[in-house]
Amino acid sequence: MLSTIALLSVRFCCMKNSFKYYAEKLAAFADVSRDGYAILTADDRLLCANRAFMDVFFVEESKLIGQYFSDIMRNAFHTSKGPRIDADNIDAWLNRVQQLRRSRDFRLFEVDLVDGRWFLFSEQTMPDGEMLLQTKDITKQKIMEQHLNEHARRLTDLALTDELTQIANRRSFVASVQSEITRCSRQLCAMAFFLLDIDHFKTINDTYGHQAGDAVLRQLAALVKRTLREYDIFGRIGGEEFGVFLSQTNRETAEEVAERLRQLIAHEAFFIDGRELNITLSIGIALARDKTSFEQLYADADAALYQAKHSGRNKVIVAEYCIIL
Ligand SMILES: Nc1nc2c(ncn2[C@@H]2O[C@H](COP(=O)(O)OP(=O)(O)OP(=O)(O)O)[C@@H](O)[C@H]2O)c(=O)[nH]1
Repeated sequence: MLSTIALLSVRFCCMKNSFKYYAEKLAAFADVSRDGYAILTADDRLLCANRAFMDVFFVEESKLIGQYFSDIMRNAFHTSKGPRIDADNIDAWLNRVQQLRRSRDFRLFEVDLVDGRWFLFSEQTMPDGEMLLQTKDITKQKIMEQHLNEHARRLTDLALTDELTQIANRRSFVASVQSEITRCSRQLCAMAFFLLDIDHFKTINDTYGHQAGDAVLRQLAALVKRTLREYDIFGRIGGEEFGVFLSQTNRETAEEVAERLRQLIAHEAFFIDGRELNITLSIGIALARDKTSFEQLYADADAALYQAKHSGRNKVIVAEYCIIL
């Protein structure tokens, strides 16, 4: 028991006596550390900083120590060195930032530099107002994160795009139309839905081969896409069938647009192996003014398309019940 007490008191003595030693060790490590450390006084002047911290601001120690935080940031803004400050007016930017700083005891945020590097900053404010700033280079992680985001975006695009025609596939077309139907139904605005189907497409495949059929599908999709307005929804529903959804479109305009599409394709030159093909479209139109669904519009447009096919093809037909709209 006695010996344990003696041992503890010896260790305590050692720690007390070597406090200076440890402080010096810490200072030496901080000096060579790749992480940045700095202390700001309660009135926001830089008290001390290690090399890694100064490297973030591209400023020599003699020029940085004693400066106010706001002047350090102004210097970064005017010299375009150090942290990237995306602002036209540095004072307005500083106002915004100052509201965040010291708003909590501890804050963590990411900062990108003009030279492309990224840093994770932390701010620890002490009760007396002094602040410890730490920085860690996270450029590698950020680059990896950007790659992953890009990869995820490409995967999403792939999942939503029809590989052959590069327009919306059935899944993304239906999803876009459904959300637009919801919006239109709420605002009681007129909507039009077209089903476009290439006439005698099987004959094209049988006569010229599947690849020729693919080329026709690609050319036709590109043409229709170019003709529609940017906010119209266009997609490949499957095979040689395409869908178009127009919001805020009454019957007269819907017929005009569909007729324009029909004529465009009928007059377009489709060349396969140097031979010009005549391609035509049959179009069924469904219209709605209040609550409806994709399934309802599709069924109505399909019925109209059936009529267009059975009354000679290369035609635009409006679904019967829609005539009064
Ligand atoms: N080349 C190609 N052909 C496809 C694709 N998807 C479906 N088809 C073909 O499209 C043809 C559709 O034929 P049908 O449904 O009989 O219609 P159609 O010959 O166009 O006749 P109508 O629609 O009555 O005018 C079939 O031969 C399918 O094999 C595709 O991605 N590429």
